[in-house]
Amino acid sequence: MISDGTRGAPAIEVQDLRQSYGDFEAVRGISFQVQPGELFALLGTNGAGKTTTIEVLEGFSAPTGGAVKVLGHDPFKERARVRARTGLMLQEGGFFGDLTVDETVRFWRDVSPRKPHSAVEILERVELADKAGVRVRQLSGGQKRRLDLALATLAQPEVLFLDEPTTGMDPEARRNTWTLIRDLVAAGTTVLLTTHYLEEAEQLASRLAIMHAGRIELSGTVAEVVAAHGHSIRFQHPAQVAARHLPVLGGVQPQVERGTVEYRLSPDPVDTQQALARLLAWASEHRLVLTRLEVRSASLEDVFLEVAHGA
Ligand SMILES: Nc1ncnc2c1ncn2[C@@H]1O[C@H](COP(=O)(O)OP(=O)(O)OP(=O)(O)O)[C@@H](O)[C@H]1O
Repeated sequence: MISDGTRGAPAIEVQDLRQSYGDFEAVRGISFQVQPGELFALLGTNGAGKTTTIEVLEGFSAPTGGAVKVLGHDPFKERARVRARTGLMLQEGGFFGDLTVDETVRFWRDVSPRKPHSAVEILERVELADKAGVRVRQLSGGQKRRLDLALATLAQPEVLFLDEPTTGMDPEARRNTWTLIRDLVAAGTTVLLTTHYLEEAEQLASRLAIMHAGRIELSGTVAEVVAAHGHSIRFQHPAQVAARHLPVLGGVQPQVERGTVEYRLSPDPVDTQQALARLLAWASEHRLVLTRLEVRSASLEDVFLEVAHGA
């Protein structure tokens, strides 16, 4: 059940959301909640429906099905009320290219309901103070993203929507932006972030969801999502052993690809330990040295690729 906006309610609630463009259903019944002060990351393949979801939450369109609430309100029907308390950074920032960076910040600051920082402070926070006199159209892609972030956070929103905020940024600018986002979360801002950088989600998100073709395939903390995926044992395929003579470990068949043998095991560490013991015993029996032997937990990238390939 979606809450009624009373105290203690989630900052963002999405309940069985569906969104269509004509006959095409881009979002096919997704549900999640984001608690106040939490950073939730929506990950997914291209065209999965992340931007569509964010646009509904920002009140740009009414959902075709289901319900959403932001700070306890319907963002479409009560748009003015919700907009005053939210900040958004869209994939395509809507700048006037002829204005300078400083003029742009002053313009947005003038129309903003809250003005906690001066234009100079705002530009310093995103390291654009030295670009104050430059026309917006002359900024690089990464600099435009930083300006966009400055404008989205200018009025100290309670909820911030960040749609691929660090796309086009160099590694240093990305890390600085992460610090800025972390500071906002530490100060109590609720953030919904979409990103294609898995490391960004690992660094920033307390919980995440992975979308594919309009559905949420997996969600939870990074540790939960990764733990559900299991462990793998890998080593270089010993030349003297035919693939069909490799052992089966705890019922798991080996997969041999590009000279590497891999066993994909359950998340249970006891299974992994037993499989490893059995493998080492087999190697001693056959007087084999297993080179580049590794046992590892799945990474977020492994999980993502499995979702993307529909495994
Ligand atoms: N205005 C529109 N009209 C028709 N189809 C649309 C429209 N906007 C998006 N779509 C389609 O809806 C699907 C979801 O798009 P969306 O932009 O939400 O995905 P996304 O997860 O943000 O993708 P990406 O990671 O590539 O930015 C895509 O198949 C897209 O082509």
